[in-house]
Amino acid sequence: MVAPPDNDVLWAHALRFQHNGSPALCGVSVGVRQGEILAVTGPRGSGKTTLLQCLAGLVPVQRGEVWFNSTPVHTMGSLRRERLRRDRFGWIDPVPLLVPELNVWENAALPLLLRGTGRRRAKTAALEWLERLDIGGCAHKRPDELVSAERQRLTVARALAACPTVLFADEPTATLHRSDGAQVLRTLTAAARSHGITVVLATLHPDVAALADRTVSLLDGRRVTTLQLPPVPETEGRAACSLSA
Ligand SMILES: Nc1ncnc2c1ncn2[C@@H]1O[C@H](COP(=O)(O)OP(=O)(O)OP(=O)(O)O)[C@@H](O)[C@H]1O
Repeated sequence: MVAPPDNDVLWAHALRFQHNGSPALCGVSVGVRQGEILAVTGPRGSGKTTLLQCLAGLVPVQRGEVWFNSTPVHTMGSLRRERLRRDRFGWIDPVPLLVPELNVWENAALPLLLRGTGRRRAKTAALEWLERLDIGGCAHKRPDELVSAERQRLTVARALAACPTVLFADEPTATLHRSDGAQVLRTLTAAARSHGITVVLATLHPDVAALADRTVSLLDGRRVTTLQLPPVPETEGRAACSLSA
């Protein structure tokens, strides 16, 4: 076992993962520093979601290592990974996954309630984040009364209300219009920076990745280095190319 660097809150080494025999990650190593916003980019099927799932302990690591601070995640059983996710991690899916029987503030407060936070404190935190995301007026509605942009704002509020150590956001604005998506991303990144929340953000889009402190690119389950070359006329060639690292 290799010791992770001290200043990384998350650290993965030589991760390999297959979905039903089909390779999704082929030896990926990555470190995420405390308070950093790290973008994971790459085309469809390049392994972004699988990498986030391994880092977040959502799936058991098949080969390689994942460390959260000085704790090995790759040796944890499902119950310990579940507790780690509940107490320290947040997750935002591309499509909102909400509990239809609970109202909006109860959905936003759910991670805090599951952690054992009192109902009044959890409600206060949930309402504060719903306000910041401009859906405070929907607090007593049910999720099916919201339009899709409001539902996605709710999942962002739910993730931030619990003030996780690490927030994993998998294409968090994929279902939103451009202007809506930009506003939600601004709120998310500003909140992360002001609260010292580390963010791992999977995205297909360079303009979303540009909001991050650093970008890691994947191609066919491997890390690649993207070289930005100076712009040249169309006829002379491409402005950027990727090299296997
Ligand atoms: N549940 C699954 N069963 C089988 N194969 C899967 C499963 N999930 C992902 N894969 C495959 O694993 C590879 C990596 O998928 P992954 O979803 O991690 O990539 P991605 O970069 O997040 O793609 P996208 O941008 O489309 O979400 C792809 O070839 C994909 O088809």
